[in-house]
Amino acid sequence: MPDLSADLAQQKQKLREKLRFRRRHFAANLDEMTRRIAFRAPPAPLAGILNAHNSIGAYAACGGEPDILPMLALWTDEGRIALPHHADRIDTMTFRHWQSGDALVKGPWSTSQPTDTNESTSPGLILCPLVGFDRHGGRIGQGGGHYDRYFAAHPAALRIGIAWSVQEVDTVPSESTDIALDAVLTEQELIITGDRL
Ligand SMILES: Nc1nc2c(c(=O)[nH]1)N(C=O)[C@@H](CNc1ccc(C(=O)N[C@@H](CCC(=O)O)C(=O)O)cc1)CN2
Ligand SMILES: Nc1ncnc2c1ncn2[C@@H]1O[C@H](COP(=O)(O)OP(=O)(O)OP(=O)(O)O)[C@@H](O)[C@H]1O
Repeated sequence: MPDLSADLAQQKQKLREKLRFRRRHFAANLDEMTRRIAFRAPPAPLAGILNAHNSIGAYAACGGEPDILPMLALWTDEGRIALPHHADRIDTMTFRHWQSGDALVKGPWSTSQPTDTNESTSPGLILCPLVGFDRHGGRIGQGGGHYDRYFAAHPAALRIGIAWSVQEVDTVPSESTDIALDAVLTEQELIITGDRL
């Protein structure tokens, strides 16, 4: 009998590679004006959602990921932003408070993260970087399962994915451990994908 889970993992990996390539090229080829305005300010409904949360999980962009920290400056100044943190490659991902002026250091997965002395927090809203998405809340990430495991352990936290519009596909192959997004923000629109917003 064919191993369906191995097949699904393989399908996801193929899609991940294709979409990483697309993300990198799209981001590298943006014209100057689009680069300046994309993700510059949250659309009004999102600003309202951000205002309703005292702790907001964001990320320090790498590769072709949209840089959302400028858009979050207001909430950063109010001390409401937290960033993912890994103690090592085995430990689970957590979030730590981060303010402008605080250091960002290279974590075990080569992404930038707050230092070990920044305080831990459990954000009520998480803005997570995507490799791919669909309009039903399907999400594909870097393949580590870090966000999937975090979402499973913190189901009440709202989940908003961040992506360039070219990262959309019809349907992301879904595994039993995948947890759907509540919304996706692209440079073009805020797509509500769940019934919690
Ligand atoms: N900016 C950012 N921060 C983040 C993540 C992320 O995706 N982006 N993470 C998400 O989980 C966590 C870090 N974990 C990660 C786990 C694996 C890879 C990874 O496999 N990277 C690829 C390179 C990706 C590319 O070329 O675009 C690699 O090393 O081969 C990256 C991050 C938390 N912080
Ligand atoms: N809640 C969970 N408990 C245990 N394993 C999990 C859980 N969620 C995901 N995984 C495992 O993690 C691995 C990667 O999952 P997946 O391919 O969905 O990653 P991803 O969604 O692209 O990555 P990420 O969640 O870091 O953005 C898979 O082997 C998956 O079975």
